[in-house]
Amino acid sequence: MSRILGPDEIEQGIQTLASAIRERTAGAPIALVGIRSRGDEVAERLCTILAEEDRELALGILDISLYRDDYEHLRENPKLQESDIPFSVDDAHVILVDDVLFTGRTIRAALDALSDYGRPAKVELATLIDRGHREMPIQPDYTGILLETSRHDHVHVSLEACDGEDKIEVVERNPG
Ligand SMILES: O=P(O)(O)OC[C@H]1O[C@H](OP(=O)(O)OP(=O)(O)O)[C@H](O)[C@@H]1O
Ligand SMILES: O=c1cc[nH]c(=O)[nH]1
Repeated sequence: MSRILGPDEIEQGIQTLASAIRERTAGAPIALVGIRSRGDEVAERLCTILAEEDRELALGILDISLYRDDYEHLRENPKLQESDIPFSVDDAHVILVDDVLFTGRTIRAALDALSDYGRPAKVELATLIDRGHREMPIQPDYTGILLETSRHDHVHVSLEACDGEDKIEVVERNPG
């Protein structure tokens, strides 16, 4: 069994994130840092929307593979890509951006990876989807879509730029 959300819901989710970021940051300089993979695409789409107003906006990409706490995953997915942070992180207001927030382990790793680049003044978290079931004391500051899921489900996100379509599929799985 699976539930599907389409392009309209994804666009609405990204617009919700952009509005909340616009409202809460009130035109102050911000740096969006998208987490590979697909967090970078969400960050890029947010950047396009937020760039419509006259503000200082930076965009970066973080690969957290080397900072994960599950080394098996790295063996199964050996694709290591570079991070690209083309601005000074020192004293910046960084908003980490990801497509899905689940256990929070990716964000824990992202905070570690980011600290290699400097000492930001503030780090916030924006996620397109919060599907719950945290295993770390990590919560988003900005959420696009709140998805009710069971712990065993898998949320599969496709985005136009990398997958050719905007789609969210919640694949329901039985425990065990
Ligand atoms: O909160 P968590 O439990 O860490 O889960 C969320 C992360 O899981 C997915 O990445 P995944 O590890 O599947 O790799 P991918 O981004 O390359 O698909 C997703 O893109 C998030 O980054
Ligand atoms: O359901 C999940 C869990 C982790 N990461 C995803 O992208 N989906």
